[in-house]
Amino acid sequence: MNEASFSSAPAYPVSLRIQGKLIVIIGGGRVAERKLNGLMDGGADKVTLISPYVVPGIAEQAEAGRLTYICREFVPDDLEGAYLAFAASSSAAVNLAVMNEADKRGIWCNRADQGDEGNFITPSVLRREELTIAVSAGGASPALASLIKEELEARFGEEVGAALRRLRELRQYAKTAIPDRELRRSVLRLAAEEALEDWSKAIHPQQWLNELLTRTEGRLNRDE
Ligand SMILES: C[C@@]1(CC(=O)O)C2=NC(=C\c3[nH]c(c(CCC(=O)O)c3CC(=O)O)Cc3[nH]c(c(CC(=O)O)c3CCC(=O)O)/C=C3\N/C(=C\2)[C@@H](CCC(=O)O)[C@]3(C)CC(=O)O)/[C@H]1CCC(=O)O
Ligand SMILES: NC(=O)c1ccc[n+]([C@@H]2O[C@H](COP(=O)([O-])OP(=O)(O)OC[C@H]3O[C@@H](n4cnc5c(N)ncnc54)[C@H](O)[C@@H]3O)[C@@H](O)[C@H]2O)c1
Repeated sequence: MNEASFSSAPAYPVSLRIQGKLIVIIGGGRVAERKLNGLMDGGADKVTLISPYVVPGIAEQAEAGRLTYICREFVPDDLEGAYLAFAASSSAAVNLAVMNEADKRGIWCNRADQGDEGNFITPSVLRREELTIAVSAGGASPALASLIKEELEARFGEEVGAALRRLRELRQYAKTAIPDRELRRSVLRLAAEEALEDWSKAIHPQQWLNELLTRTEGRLNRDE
């Protein structure tokens, strides 16, 4: 066997905006529930799920009005108007039919039983407000992707969210306060370095910016 070869084709990661878009999930088991929760975390607010049976977690969300649940088997017209499709049933034949129908209609489809056959795969995701870390092992080991995500959970705790909000504020402020692009780049880079070292560093933006400017100019002078 050739050790250097990959068994799956290379893939390109993106962060999709899915608010207001129709997402159709076929299947209602544990896997469909995990995809549904990931979609909700990603802003989905228009999900339709088709399956003759659903696990209690999905039933509860349907009862709460968070998705449209249709209790029956998949039919091709279920994909009408869909932005994304998820083939997550326990039947390979049904998942293949969903995939083929999606292809015909130009809809991106995830295939839970045979990831390589789908248009996209879903990584393991860690969220801290605006920070999103997505871990993909290309389908070689979903369990490893999940374990790596768990390791990152400890490294990037809840405090990252607030620090990132302050970094955003600082950056907004720096855009007008520091017209020089190179200096601004150095200051923002230093701010990110400091935040990464100590999240509580991200204090009041104006005061922090002044401190950063002093340090950056010192640094630039030393570099000359
Ligand atoms: C990350 C995560 C996100 C999510 O589901 O949203 C995800 N799988 C997760 C868990 C998980 N899945 C499986 C196990 C059992 C252990 C094991 O097999 O390792 C566990 C672990 C567990 O259950 O704890 C079994 C499994 N998974 C796939 C197949 C079929 C196949 O191999 O093609 C089979 C065999 C089914 C069978 O045996 O019949 C396929 C895929 N699973 C993917 C994603 C995509 C690749 C991800 C990537 O590498 O980028 C891909 C290709 C397609 C897709 O689903 O998009 C989520 C962790 C969430 C988290 O913890 O954060
Ligand atoms: N991608 C992943 O992360 C991952 C992980 C584990 C398993 N899997 C694969 O995903 C499949 C689903 O796993 P699960 O644990 O959710 O299975 P499950 O048996 O709990 O659920 C299967 C669901 O498919 C539905 N279904 C069956 N026929 C259907 C049809 N004709 N139309 C619509 N829905 C139909 C059932 O009602 C049920 O809700 C497994 O067969 C396995 O191959 C994928």
